[in-house]
Amino acid sequence: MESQTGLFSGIWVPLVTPFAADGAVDHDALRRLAQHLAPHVAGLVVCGSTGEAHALDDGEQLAVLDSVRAAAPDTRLMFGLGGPHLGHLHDTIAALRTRRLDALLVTPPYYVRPSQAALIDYYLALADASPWPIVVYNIPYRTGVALSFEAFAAIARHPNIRAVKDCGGDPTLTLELITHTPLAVLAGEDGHLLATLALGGSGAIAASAHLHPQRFAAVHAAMQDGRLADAQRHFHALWPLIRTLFDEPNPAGIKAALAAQGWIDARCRAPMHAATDGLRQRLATMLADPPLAA
Ligand SMILES: O=C(O)C1=N[C@H](C(=O)O)C[C@H](O)C1
Repeated sequence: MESQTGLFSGIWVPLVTPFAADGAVDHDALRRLAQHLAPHVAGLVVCGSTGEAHALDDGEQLAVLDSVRAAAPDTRLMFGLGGPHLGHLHDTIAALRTRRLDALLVTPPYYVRPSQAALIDYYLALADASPWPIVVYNIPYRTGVALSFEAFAAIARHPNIRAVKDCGGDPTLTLELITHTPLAVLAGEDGHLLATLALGGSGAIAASAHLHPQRFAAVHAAMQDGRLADAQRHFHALWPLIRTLFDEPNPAGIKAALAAQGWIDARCRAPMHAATDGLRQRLATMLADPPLAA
């Protein structure tokens, strides 16, 4: 069996969900984008935050997964799962059982602010139910609850809990997870990619890697080979674009950039707004920058 760092390593792209002018999911654009990215990434995430999963109903989420699987038959896929209704999550796992998947990306229950003991129970219940390994999505600024190191250490004993998408914004916790748990640690904030790899993390789930995915992969490869100066050069070249993509709430920026390149329409589904004209212009200028593509 592949080691967990091997499976959860490298650059994963959390796919946007493109929408057509009538508001429906644009499956043609989604398939084209997945097919384009697949050869350059370690894996694709479907129905993550960037995929606006909150705005898709259950049927749409499964249809999005099916389109991506059809477009990228040999690519590793992770499916985003989350919400405060545990019964609904069990139903979703049951509906996913007929699909070919590699992992679930599971957020803590948002809004209800459970205790650490309740979070441990939540993850262990889902780990028992899931036929796929689980990546814990620690993103306190979205969910309203942060997993403690002790909670991570407890759930990491479950053989199905294998990695963390680390958006905690706490380098001490990142280092503790890397050095004192068996979990593979993936940077969940695009700007933390290089720092997380330097600490010993295994990769990233990064929305901005929709653009220049080879350059993101080059950061990872350089760090794997111990070529720090090369990793810095690639990452520093990417940094202005990464920063600008998050000037407005994700995924507005990345959708605008992909629209500028003709992959998708920039629209987001309510309650999210598409990028403003100002951000679209700044991104279009940056994407025309030849050194970035180098
Ligand atoms: O969808 C994701 O996964 C990501 N979401 C982050 C966010 O919360 O906006 C950003 C990151 O690039 C990946």
